[in-house]
Amino acid sequence: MSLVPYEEGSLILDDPNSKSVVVVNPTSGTLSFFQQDNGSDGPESNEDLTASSSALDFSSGVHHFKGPIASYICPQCGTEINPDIMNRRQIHRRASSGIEQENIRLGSQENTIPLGFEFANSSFSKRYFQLLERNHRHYVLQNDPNNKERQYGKSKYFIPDELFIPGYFRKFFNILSLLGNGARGSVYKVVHTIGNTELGVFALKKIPIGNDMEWFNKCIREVKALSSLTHKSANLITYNHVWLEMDSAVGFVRSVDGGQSDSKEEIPCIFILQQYCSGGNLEDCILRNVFDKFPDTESPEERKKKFRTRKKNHGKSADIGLSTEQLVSIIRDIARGLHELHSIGLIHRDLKPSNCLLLNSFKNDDEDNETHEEGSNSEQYFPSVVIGDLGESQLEGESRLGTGCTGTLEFTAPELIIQGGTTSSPALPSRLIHTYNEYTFASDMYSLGMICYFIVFGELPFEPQLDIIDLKARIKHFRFDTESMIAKHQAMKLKPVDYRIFQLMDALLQPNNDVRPTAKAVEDMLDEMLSNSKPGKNFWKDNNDSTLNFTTISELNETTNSFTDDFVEDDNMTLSLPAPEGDLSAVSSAKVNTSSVIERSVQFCYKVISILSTIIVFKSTKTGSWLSYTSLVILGMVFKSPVDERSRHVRALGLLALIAILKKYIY
Ligand SMILES: Nc1ncnc2c1ncn2[C@@H]1O[C@H](COP(=O)(O)OP(=O)(O)OP(=O)(O)O)[C@@H](O)[C@H]1O
Repeated sequence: MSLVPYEEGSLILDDPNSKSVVVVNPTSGTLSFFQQDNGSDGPESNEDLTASSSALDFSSGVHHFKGPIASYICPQCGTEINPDIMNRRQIHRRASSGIEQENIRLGSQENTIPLGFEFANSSFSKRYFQLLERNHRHYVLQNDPNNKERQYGKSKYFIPDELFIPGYFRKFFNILSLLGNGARGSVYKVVHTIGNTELGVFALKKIPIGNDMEWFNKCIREVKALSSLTHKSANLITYNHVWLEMDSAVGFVRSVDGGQSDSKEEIPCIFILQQYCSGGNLEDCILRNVFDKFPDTESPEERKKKFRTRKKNHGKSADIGLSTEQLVSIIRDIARGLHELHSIGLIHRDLKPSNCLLLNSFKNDDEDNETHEEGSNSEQYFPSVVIGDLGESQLEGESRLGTGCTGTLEFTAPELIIQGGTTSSPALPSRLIHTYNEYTFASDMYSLGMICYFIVFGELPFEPQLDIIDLKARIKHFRFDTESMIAKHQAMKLKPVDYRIFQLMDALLQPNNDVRPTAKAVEDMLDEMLSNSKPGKNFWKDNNDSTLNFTTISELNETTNSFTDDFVEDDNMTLSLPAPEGDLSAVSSAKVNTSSVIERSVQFCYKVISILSTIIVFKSTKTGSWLSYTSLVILGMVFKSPVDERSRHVRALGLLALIAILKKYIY
């Protein structure tokens, strides 16, 4: 028997012997008694319960709440329940609604306590899961007569029997929906239940392991990383617990004899229970909600909402993109999560928008936004973002080859790209090895820079259809040019943003990892930007001329591609872009204006040249010739094509005009 607090002033009494749980809620003065199926409510368990909790009377199957609960110390997790809190709650309850005694019928639905998200997010839930993990493993292994895993056991799978918690998933969880599929497994939205009590909604990642020891070790990395987070971080996913169980596989699994398993067969799976993020992932949110990229996948409800908004705006659709406040909020949250990870020596290695999860759903400002706090401007609101999926993470200093993992190419820093060049190993001259750099904290910062790019533009700077070799080359040669990026932002007619966002991207996407800022530096800088904001005012435009106060990391790091311990430990360090002389953004604003005027003039000239070339083709050839048709088609393309492709079409038209002239005068 043990007592586990699950929310302020409330307790769970868990008795693994009788497979029963009593939930005590002093606030409402209610008790709920639950027993697992197959169990019998024997006298022993009742004795046990009464002996352990003198304040409770369990006579004749009807459970009464007798009086205020005194202080308890849980024998298993050692938590002391503050009696003052409970007594205060009792007094408050009695004062407000009179002294009531509620009769609780066993298992009756209306008497269950709705814990929901409070439980899922409470600090007590961690201890609760630790306790349950120990207890359920113990009693289920001993008592489950249908323990299939014992039968397969060692003969078929390398994982020892005692590591399995058979039946746990089916007994304690109900699947609500599939949240997504990753490279390693599937993630489900589940509700955790004990009897009729719903303890909360969680995300459950199921990764089929099969008989692959290497794969198992790889998957367990995520668990190791998550469990090394000793305190709750606001911007890192909260992990509840992990267990192994036989379940149906998704995908290909090999058994010991080398044969292929039938995918319907139950195989060892690892289950990782995590905090549920109701807002989904950042990638989907940016593409769907912000940039409206997949209108085909919209629900009829979403379509109706958009139609209503457009009607409200008199047919005009609002500017797309995120506001400065929203961008700053996202980048700061991710930087804060990264700072936490880096401070315990972990490199994420696979930071990308689909691994950043939103605690609440984001509703664009042109939609009704019920999630906004009262009085908050929707342009300034973005839900909190947490970093998830630590499956690729590694300790600083660990070899990337030792982990057997690879990140996602588009978000990978250029110094990590292995292009296939080889050199001979000094130890084994006959053997050729690849030259490569290790992952560092700075490589995570590059990924953050690429996330910034994605949330600002709703796309990446690489064409989506590139093959791997070309993509690697593009990543290697990618250079962020602040001014042309601001021009691109203007050309895309996105919501105006503070230019310091572009300076930050420039710093993060530096090819030289020594000059990239640390997560802490980014967090501090954005905190400062936010603290200078004036509520209800678009302060970014007012402050357009202010600059970021950066110092460079190269002053602190002697060696390229290695971030020293000092770098992580020095919390007070401020890192920055190369210090601008004078008022940089004033200068850059002027430059940007000039360059956008030049850009517009060039585009205008292209169009004029195209029209002239088409006229020349028509004058030089017979009407209806292939040249005249082709020139008309290309002229259409000049006017329709994106800015960066226009010059190609203009050149093609020029060539056609030249051919037409040559045809006329030479032949
Ligand atoms: N804790 C969570 N809460 C809500 N949704 C989640 C949670 N964890 C994952 N998801 C959803 O499930 C999807 C799959 O997650 P998973 O981490 O397995 O793969 P991924 O990051 O998308 O891809 P990859 O495995 O290639 O990195 C995510 O994209 C996200 O939409």
